[in-house]
Amino acid sequence: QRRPPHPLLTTTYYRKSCPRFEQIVQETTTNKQISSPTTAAAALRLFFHDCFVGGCDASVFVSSTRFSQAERDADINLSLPGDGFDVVVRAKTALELTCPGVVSCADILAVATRNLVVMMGGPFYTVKLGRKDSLTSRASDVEGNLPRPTMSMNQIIKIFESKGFSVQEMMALYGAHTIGFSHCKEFSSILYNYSRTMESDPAYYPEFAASLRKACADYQKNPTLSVFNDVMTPNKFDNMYYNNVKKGLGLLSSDHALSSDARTRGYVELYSRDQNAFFQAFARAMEKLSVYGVKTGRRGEVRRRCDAFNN
Ligand code: HEM
Ligand SMILES: [Ca+2]
Ligand SMILES: [Ca+2]
Repeated sequence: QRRPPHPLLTTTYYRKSCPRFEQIVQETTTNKQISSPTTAAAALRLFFHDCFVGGCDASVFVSSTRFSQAERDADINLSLPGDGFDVVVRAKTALELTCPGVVSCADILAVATRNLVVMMGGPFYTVKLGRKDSLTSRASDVEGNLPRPTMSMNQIIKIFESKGFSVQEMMALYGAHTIGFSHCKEFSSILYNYSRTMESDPAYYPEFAASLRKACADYQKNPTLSVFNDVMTPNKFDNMYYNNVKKGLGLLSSDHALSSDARTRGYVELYSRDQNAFFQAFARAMEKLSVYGVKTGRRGEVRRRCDAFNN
């Protein structure tokens, strides 16, 4: 069932103030994705990490100063790749030349993410506009708002539910792991010492575990080592993630948990069988994520630079 759209955002927000908004973002995202194919996954994760901490307000873009540590420097955000930030900054630069001081970084990230999902073969969804950029960004606000792979299913579900996202919506969003990478350290602990003594233990397909151990053998010396989230179709936005989870080809401990938990198992079944059902659910959940906690009016500002407050 459809939720009411966000009452204060509109699809025509920049029609008069910046008529070339959509076109400029489209050109920037296309060029960036062609020259750096990892951009789409980078932006999608960046968007999730922005929205779940205080709403979709570009709080994650702000750089730390001598006086305060910003969200971007919270440990969980240190692995956010530069390409996600870069695509937004490029669009912002172009937009500041065309319509200075008009378009928020939060709106650019929301539209860029949608465009990049579509470029990878994923579903289109509507992105409403008129978000303001945050007036704060504190590293200390991050903890507890973002899921970690080492969390239990209960903890992860709690985070989503505390923000009004159902298990169904969470399961749709998880499908984002159909693209992109994970660093070896995110799953190494379950890779090297896994014993199948508890039901909650990871259930890697044995040959997959062996190939991951090989790919990650040097990860302590070389922390940049990373592997595809989706071994089968790493560069295509599709429903393969759920098929992988079913077969023990999931990467993270939080991926494996989905097929053993009674609350989530049915969605793994459904979305692995029916890509349309996944695409519809993902599009709706992303529409909802895109308006989560947005700020309008005086509760935010349109930043001149995405990485710094105006004052
Ligand atoms: C629900 C629990 C989730 C957990 C525990 C989790 C955890 C992770 C971890 C550990 C990584 C690897 C990061 C790295 O090593 O650089 C990752 C990557 C990624 N995550 Fe998640 N994630 C979750 C949900 C989501 C959601 C809801 C989205 C988006 C809607 C998302 C999008 C992504 C993307 C696109 C990547 C690849 C990033 C890249 O290639 O640069 N994740 N996730
Ligand atoms: Ca935020
Ligand atoms: Ca895929």
